[in-house]
Amino acid sequence: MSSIKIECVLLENCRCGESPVWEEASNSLLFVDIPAKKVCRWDSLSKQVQRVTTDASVSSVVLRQSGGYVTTIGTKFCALNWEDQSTTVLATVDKDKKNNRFNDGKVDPAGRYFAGTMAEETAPAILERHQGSLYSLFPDHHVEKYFDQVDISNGLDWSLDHKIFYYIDSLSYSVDAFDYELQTGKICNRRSVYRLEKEEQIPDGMCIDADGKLWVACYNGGRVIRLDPETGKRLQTVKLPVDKTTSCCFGGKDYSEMYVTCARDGMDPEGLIRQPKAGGIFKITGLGVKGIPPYPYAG
Ligand SMILES: O=C(O)[C@H](O)[C@@H](O)[C@H](O)[C@H](O)CO
Ligand SMILES: [Zn+2]
Repeated sequence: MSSIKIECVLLENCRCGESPVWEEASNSLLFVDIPAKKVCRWDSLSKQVQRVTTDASVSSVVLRQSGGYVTTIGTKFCALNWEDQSTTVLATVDKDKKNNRFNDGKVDPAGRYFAGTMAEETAPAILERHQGSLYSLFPDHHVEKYFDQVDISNGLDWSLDHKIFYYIDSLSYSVDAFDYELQTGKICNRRSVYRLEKEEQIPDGMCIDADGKLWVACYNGGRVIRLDPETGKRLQTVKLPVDKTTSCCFGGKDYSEMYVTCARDGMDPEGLIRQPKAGGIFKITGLGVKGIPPYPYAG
């Protein structure tokens, strides 16, 4: 017996909604619309949305321990002051790659901001391959590079014991794991823990739940899937009424709700008529599993 409920809580018409993150202090969901260059904050109590426009594609947003947020804009890590809507550059990557931009990003349990890059797409998932890299912004604002040759740097999260880093390069159609050293932020020993099935399409954003299982949003697959990274088995599939599901996070009371972002870009007019809520923010309740609070950037 399942009491899973899926509702669209906000019709935002995102061209490419991404990077949902729950901010407990304000009972809000933050997310971005990458090509629309918007960072949004939806207040779950008042149902109001505030938006900040950036000067280039904004691909992820994270909480900041010292207040405000940090975002990845173009190829820059930028502090974002919500009050006056100003941004300050903290670091720049891929300076020799003019066609690159950041994509998904998330903070590790030690407060480092991990984010990867990709070449700009000409259409969803169509781009010059192997142009991306994975980086992290340390609390002292220096940047370390982990590897290059990435196609579409996407979902990431850490195991509950902080010993494994999970990572998705979308066009590998695989969810990968690395050994992770919290002290140094170093990663090694890459391996695949799950390969997507054909109908699951393209793995995109990802988050871990309080049982240590992974939730992956499947772009073009219209679903989120729950994976056991230890056995490599899929445990659950939750389908959504939109195809271009991009990312997911837990939020709400005790992190018992899941929020899912999705995209409108790449849909044809008929698709948009069939799926008028494409680009909205979806809430899934009744999953019977909770998430964990997001880590804030420590710098
Ligand atoms: O949301 C993202 O991560 C990318 O920026 C998007 O463009 C799509 O998800 C991608 O095209 C599908 O792989
Ligand atoms: Zn993504």
